[in-house]
Amino acid sequence: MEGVDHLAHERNKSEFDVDAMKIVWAGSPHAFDVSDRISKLVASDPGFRKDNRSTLSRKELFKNTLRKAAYAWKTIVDLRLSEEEAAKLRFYVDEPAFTDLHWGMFIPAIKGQGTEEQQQKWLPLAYKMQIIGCYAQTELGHGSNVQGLETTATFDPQTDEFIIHSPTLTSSKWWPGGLGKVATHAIAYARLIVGGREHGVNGFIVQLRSLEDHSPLLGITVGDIGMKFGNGAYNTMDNGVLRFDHVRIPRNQMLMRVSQVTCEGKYKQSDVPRQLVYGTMVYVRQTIVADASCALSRAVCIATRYSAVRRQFGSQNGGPETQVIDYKTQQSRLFPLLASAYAFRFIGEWLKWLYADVTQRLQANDFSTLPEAHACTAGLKSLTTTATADGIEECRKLCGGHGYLCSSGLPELFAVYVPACTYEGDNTVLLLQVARFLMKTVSQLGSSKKPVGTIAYMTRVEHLMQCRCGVQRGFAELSVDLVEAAVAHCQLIVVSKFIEKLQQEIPGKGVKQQLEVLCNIYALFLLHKHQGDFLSTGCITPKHAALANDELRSLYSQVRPNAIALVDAFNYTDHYLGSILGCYDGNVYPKLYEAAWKDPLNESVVPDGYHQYIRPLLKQEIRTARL
Ligand SMILES: CCCCCCCCCCCC(=O)SCCNC(=O)CCNC(=O)[C@H](O)C(C)(C)COP(=O)(O)OP(=O)(O)OC[C@H]1O[C@@H](n2cnc3c(N)ncnc32)[C@H](O)[C@@H]1OP(=O)(O)O
Ligand SMILES: Cc1cc2nc3c(=O)[nH]c(=O)nc-3n(C[C@H](O)[C@H](O)[C@H](O)COP(=O)(O)OP(=O)(O)OC[C@H]3O[C@@H](n4cnc5c(N)ncnc54)[C@H](O)[C@@H]3O)c2cc1C
Repeated sequence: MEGVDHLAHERNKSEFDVDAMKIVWAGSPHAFDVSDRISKLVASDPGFRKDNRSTLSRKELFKNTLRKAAYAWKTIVDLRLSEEEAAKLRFYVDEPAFTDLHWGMFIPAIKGQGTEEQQQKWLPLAYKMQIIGCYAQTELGHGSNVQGLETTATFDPQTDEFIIHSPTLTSSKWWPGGLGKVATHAIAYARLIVGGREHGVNGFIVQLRSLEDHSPLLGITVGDIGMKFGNGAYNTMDNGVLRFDHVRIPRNQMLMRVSQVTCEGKYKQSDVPRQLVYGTMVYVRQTIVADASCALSRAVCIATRYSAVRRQFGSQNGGPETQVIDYKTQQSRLFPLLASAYAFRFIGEWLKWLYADVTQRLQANDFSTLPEAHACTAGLKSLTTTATADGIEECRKLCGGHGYLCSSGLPELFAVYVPACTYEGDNTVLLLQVARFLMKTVSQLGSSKKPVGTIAYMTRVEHLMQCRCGVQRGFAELSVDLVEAAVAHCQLIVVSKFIEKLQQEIPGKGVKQQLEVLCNIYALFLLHKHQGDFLSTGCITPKHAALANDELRSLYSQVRPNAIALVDAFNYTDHYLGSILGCYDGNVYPKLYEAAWKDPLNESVVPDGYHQYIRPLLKQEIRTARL
């Protein structure tokens, strides 16, 4: 029945202050207030409706996304929302769109790689959305290997311009979000050529379309690259293809914080590491880690609520069947994901701090923590997105057949989320970067340069010193093992930062205790999953392994009465969850049944095509039956 809370009995079991946990999850009372207020604003506005996406054609879907993006912008302006509130509104609108790249990459690239003067010119236009930008780095032939990009930017001292050109088919820009049909400008990454000499890949601001009639400018060929994985899903985004045919831009449109070209055609490299050109990717990788906790917590919220609603087998003397959340197998699949959602939340908080710290240091030309920041953002982006993509799929399976319905919210969540394992850096390529960082650390063991921060523990692995020889030779050969070591390194960071979080003051009855249980589940689940490595290296004995497994089972029992409250703490509206299985009141079956009849296929009792194809078939069968 509507209005009845079918999960009230579960909520009454909670052993901690859920409202206090909501503050912990949000990060602060202020952050909770903004999230709560904006999520409800979006949920209550029919202009942000999203339950019909899977029934729209690509063109209808895209036009609807443009409408929503414009409506969101109007809401932001009319309500005078702050930058924080506006970002939250775009988050709760929950629709991949060109605005993700405008706000998430185009603006950060100008802030990170533009000079003061360039920032003063371009940022006001971008903040007012008087230009719409995209981040055009990847090409048809190269994505991971940035130094392999082929687009050229040749300086012409006669006219004080750069000539941007796509010399080959594979140099076509390919994938940039927002590029296909909307962006008016791009940060295009190209090989800088001055006086016949190459100076590596740099970023250039290039106008693509007229601000009058949106037509592509002279020398620009641009379009969408076509449908992507899953219906609806990421097809609200116009990932594009772009070719330059000797497009001329003023010299001052090369982003010049890292390298400069003077009007005399002199190339200068600032005394900053050339990798600062990659700074935008580092920034987005740290946001992607926080985003992983959001995506995983959505899936876990759906699967946990539905696991408490769903009953299957186990009826005693005609009594109710067993809630599937009470099965140990369901708990052993679901609760580690619940623990991971919280673990990724806290590692995302820490990474945001690390990124802010390294950015502050860069302003003082202190590059000492840049390598660690690169390794942490790359590794944790890889770890959390892989675990989240796998976790969303596991949550779909935890919901049985109904998890496969679009109305469960899980298929679309999976389809939208999985490219996170690829974009902003293929996850294996990024782990190889971490492995390179770890091997460089090993090669420095014994020297005066002591490992600090997230690699401080490596001083205790003296035996690694013997394997310093031939590091380069071994790297390629041992890359599979090194990638596994990189994952283990990142898992250690996640566990240690979860433990550090628990050493902070955490208000609210029972809140810290619940987080301790989740932290232990996260750590012991990893121990269980990788116990072969722990046993073979002598880190634990078989008795330790058995004790850990026993403790894990006990921890699952401790979480069980609190599971619904722990996912309520995410404070997601039914609108944002977009899931009948995960609805707050647990009134699943009537909603599932009602939703089925809304499918366009049920607009007519007899389907289109019956008379043309089926009736003749049936008639023919009747004739055959008579033979
Ligand atoms: C809200 C959520 C949703 C947000 C919504 C998101 C929507 C989707 C957005 C997707 C947007 C994109 O995909 S944008 C495109 C993303 N593309 C990528 O991420 C490309 C990935 N590839 C790369 O980053 C690069 O090619 C590398 C790092 C793999 C290799 O670069 P390289 O220049 O060849 O460097 P390499 O020789 O390996 O290393 C040389 C030295 O540089 C260091 N180094 C390498 N990179 C860095 C770095 N970034 N910062 C510092 N240092 C670095 C190395 O550690 C090494 O140090 P030492 O050992 O010498 O000391
Ligand atoms: C939805 C989506 C949105 C995107 N948005 C943008 C955008 O806005 N702007 C932009 O510029 N780009 C964007 N991209 C492109 C994205 O950044 C690249 O696809 C990504 O960096 C991976 O590069 P790649 O496609 O070249 O993969 P590849 O490197 O070709 O990967 C293919 C395989 O090769 C392996 N591999 C590659 N190199 C090595 C190596 N050295 N050692 C071992 N294995 C290796 C990889 O692990 C992978 O298994 C987007 C991509 C997607 C899917």
